[in-house]
Amino acid sequence: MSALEELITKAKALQAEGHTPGQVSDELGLSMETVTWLLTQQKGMEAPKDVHIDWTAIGSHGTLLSDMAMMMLKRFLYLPEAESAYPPGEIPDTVVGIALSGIPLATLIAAEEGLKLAVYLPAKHSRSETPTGSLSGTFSTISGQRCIIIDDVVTTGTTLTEVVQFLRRHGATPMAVWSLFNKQGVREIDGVPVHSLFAISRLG
Ligand SMILES: O=P(O)(O)OC[C@H]1O[C@H](OP(=O)(O)OP(=O)(O)O)[C@H](O)[C@@H]1O
Repeated sequence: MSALEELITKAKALQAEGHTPGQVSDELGLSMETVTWLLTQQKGMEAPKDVHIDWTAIGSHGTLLSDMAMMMLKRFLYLPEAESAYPPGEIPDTVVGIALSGIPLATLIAAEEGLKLAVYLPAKHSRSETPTGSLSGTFSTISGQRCIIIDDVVTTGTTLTEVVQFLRRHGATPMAVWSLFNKQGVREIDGVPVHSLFAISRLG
């Protein structure tokens, strides 16, 4: 089965389980346009220009995941001075992992650097009638903290914008965003620099 066929099967299985196209879109990290195409494949409807990133091979193995987290850390530590996200001596206090996939990466980085760990639950994960983002009470608080935000993928940047605004509203200073993949090529979110291991660009 090709990767595309697997994706179609996954999308249809999620729909059969009762997920809405929006939930399928979130689950697979694809646009609504792409999900509609996967689910219907209407004749004459051109395949959308979207990219699906499957990093299961790394995410499903503790050692590989740890290696990847260390690459994120080094990517940041090796930044040229001019690009550095914070002035010399201003060390972050807290690593904020975005649920779900950002959490293990953030945990590994916080452990390596001896920093605190906070976990942010995006609004789209909220089950309340008026979905809002929140911080897990099990992990660190963020007020007064200098924070590094960790996620796996930047797709539209919506989640990161939400986290940056949440941190500021709650008295924290977002210093930088680190992500594995950047599908938007964004360099900053609301004035916060974004550093990614892989930037994905469409040529044409
Ligand atoms: O830039 P955006 O358009 O906001 O999309 C990116 C977000 O979507 C995914 O989260 P999701 O909750 O779908 O999956 P996860 O539970 O695997 O983290 C991903 O992990 C990012 O947090």
